[in-house]
Amino acid sequence: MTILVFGRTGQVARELQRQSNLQTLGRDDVDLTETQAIRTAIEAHAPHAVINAAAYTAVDAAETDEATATAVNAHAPGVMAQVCALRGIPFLHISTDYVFDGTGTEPWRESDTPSPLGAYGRSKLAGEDAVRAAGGHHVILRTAWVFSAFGSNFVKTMLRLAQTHDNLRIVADQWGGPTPAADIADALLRMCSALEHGASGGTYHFAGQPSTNWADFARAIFAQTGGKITVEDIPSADYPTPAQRPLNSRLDCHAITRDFGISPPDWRMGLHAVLTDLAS
Ligand SMILES: NC(=O)C1=CN([C@@H]2O[C@H](COP(=O)(O)OP(=O)(O)OC[C@H]3O[C@@H](n4cnc5c(N)ncnc54)[C@H](OP(=O)(O)O)[C@@H]3O)[C@@H](O)[C@H]2O)C=CC1
Ligand SMILES: Cc1cn([C@H]2C[C@H](O)[C@@H](COP(=O)(O)OP(=O)(O)O[C@H]3O[C@@H](C)C(=O)[C@@H](O)[C@H]3O)O2)c(=O)[nH]c1=O
Ligand SMILES: [Mg+2]
Repeated sequence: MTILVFGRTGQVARELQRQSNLQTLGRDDVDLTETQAIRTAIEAHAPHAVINAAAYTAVDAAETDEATATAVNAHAPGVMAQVCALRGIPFLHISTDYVFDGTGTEPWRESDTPSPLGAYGRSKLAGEDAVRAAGGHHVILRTAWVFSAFGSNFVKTMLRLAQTHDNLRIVADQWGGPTPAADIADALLRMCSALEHGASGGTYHFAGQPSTNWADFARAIFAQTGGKITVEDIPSADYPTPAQRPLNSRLDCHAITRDFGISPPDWRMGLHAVLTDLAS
């Protein structure tokens, strides 16, 4: 089975390549702001399935560049989904906890109504809508707080800041599930195979457990790396950013276990693996 992946250098794309032999398309092959190039690439590769692991993920930058975020996160996956629907092949796409507004304390279910707080979340929600509207055989996997040894993410930011700081002030009122990119790649490959074998697909949540906040996540990172850095809990109001983040990003992951037998990962084990990777 030939799987074509949009994205080559990103966190999830790198883990997909580590776990499976697939065809990848980097920015040099296809710039996702050019929709005709997307069509041409899928036609040329004639894959059995397509996974979109590329996205505009700069949450703050998206506030002042929503047009590009929307082109990459909404228009591009919409075209991918249309071409896949026409060819009768499965399309797997990744979305985010940031489609929710973060109210309450209950984990969000797939059936809950999204209401993004910022441009990145709006662009990702528009992407979900475009994928569903294409009417093909698809999976939309909503995940959160992705980390890995590759690309940029909170874990690598913390390790970098620890080299120049003794104390970090980190928000402690945003709650969610850090998710190893390796587990997302594994889930996508298993869902891809299930779709090939007739599973019906749809929208699913998949995030690391147990839920935590960014300050505790930072402490867990430094507990494993050693050193004398301290982490101070602060409210989001004390860490102003262009984009507002949801306070409650917890995702209810029961449906993916029920329908695909895929359990949400324990992020503490994934963190250990990533820190080991980075230290080697
Ligand atoms: N990171 C996170 O915390 C979370 C991510 N997600 C979702 O998971 C998916 C994977 O995220 P992640 O692996 O972290 O992403 P990364 O930010 O690590 O990688 C994004 C990839 O998209 C590529 N890309 C961006 N713009 C373009 C473009 N115009 N044309 C071609 N390629 C482009 C980048 O290429 P280049 O390297 O050349 O820039 C890069 O390879 C995305 O859909 C994201 O929205 C969901 C929840 C949390
Ligand atoms: C560096 C730093 C960050 N923070 C806060 C800011 C933010 O609320 C939180 C995490 O910072 P980040 O920049 O990693 O967060 P962010 O880029 O918003 O991460 C998001 O990325 C997109 C792509 C997603 O889809 C989301 O699931 C989520 O992972 O930590 C501090 O409080 N202190 C600090 O020193
Ligand atoms: Mg970021």
